Amino acid sequence: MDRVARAPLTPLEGPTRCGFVALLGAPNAGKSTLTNQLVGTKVSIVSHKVQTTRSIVRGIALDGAAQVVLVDTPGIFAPKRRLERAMVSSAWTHAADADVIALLVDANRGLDEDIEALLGQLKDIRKPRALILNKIDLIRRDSLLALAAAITEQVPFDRVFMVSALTGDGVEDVRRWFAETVPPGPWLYPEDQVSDAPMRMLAAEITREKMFLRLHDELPYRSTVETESWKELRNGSVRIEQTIFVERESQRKIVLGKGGNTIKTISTESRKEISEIIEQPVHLFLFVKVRESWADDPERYREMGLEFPKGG
Ligand SMILES: Nc1nc2c(ncn2[C@@H]2O[C@H](COP(=O)(O)OP(=O)(O)OP(=O)(O)O)[C@@H](O)[C@H]2O)c(=O)[nH]1
Repeated sequence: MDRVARAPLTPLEGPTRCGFVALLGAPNAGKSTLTNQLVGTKVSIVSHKVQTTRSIVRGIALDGAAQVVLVDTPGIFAPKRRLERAMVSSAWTHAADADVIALLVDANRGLDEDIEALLGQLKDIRKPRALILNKIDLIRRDSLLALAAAITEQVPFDRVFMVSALTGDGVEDVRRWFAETVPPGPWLYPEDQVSDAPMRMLAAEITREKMFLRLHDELPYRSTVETESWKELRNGSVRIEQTIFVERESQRKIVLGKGGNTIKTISTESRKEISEIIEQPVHLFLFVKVRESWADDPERYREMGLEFPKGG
């Protein structure tokens, strides 16, 4: 998918490297925005709602001979529902499994209970780890340095980066360090999958974004979108089929709207944006299905790669 601006897909000369980077951070720290910058395309959703993130692989960043798989760690927060407890515990499982850990902190928000709790957990994980202070466009340099000192006093980090995920300032250094730090090894995702998987994810995220922007609080943010099929047609256009999964029949009706009006609008907006990004005409087919109370269904967690917490 060369049309999308990104690093070259072919590894450069020399041995390849490949590994997982777990991106940890409180909700709204800027994980999605940073991922988008690292990957070079809009893969993660950036939304005004917190805790929207669901997918496990957020994106795949390429840098020279390195393939860096950015693993989702859903926002660390005080879990209330079962699903949320599963998510928080999964965040730590993923962190422990990853090759590299990156803690993203909203520098403008500073050190608070969430971050303290994260630091407490991080202490015991022996992996290369980086502290990334984000949103430096909003904060003065002296307070930034004070924050860096306050955090690294509690937990030592291999590297400290100061970035603005929004403007891209400093992000290049982060990508390079990830690329150098993931272990040597073959690429996990073949070239064609690297180009295809993010596009499918991206298309699903765009539809989800349009749906939430349209329906706001009428829909629980647990609703998901999956790209079921992606076919390149001979005439240069793409036929995409997606399913929107909701939990109840009543929600299906909300998504459809009167006379199918709501889903038509969502579909039109999503199709336009996908088409703009991939620079190809798009035919988008949306289906709405009820997946009953999957938010409390352990099978569903496993499909999403989430572990069911003990005693949860
Ligand atoms: N000023 C400024 N705003 C930023 C920066 N990075 C992210 N933001 C904003 O912060 C908000 C949250 O960013 P996201 O990337 O959605 O945060 P997140 O950590 O992925 O959030 P969840 O996935 O919901 O946990 C958005 O409004 C972003 O535009 C930055 O460097 N500077």
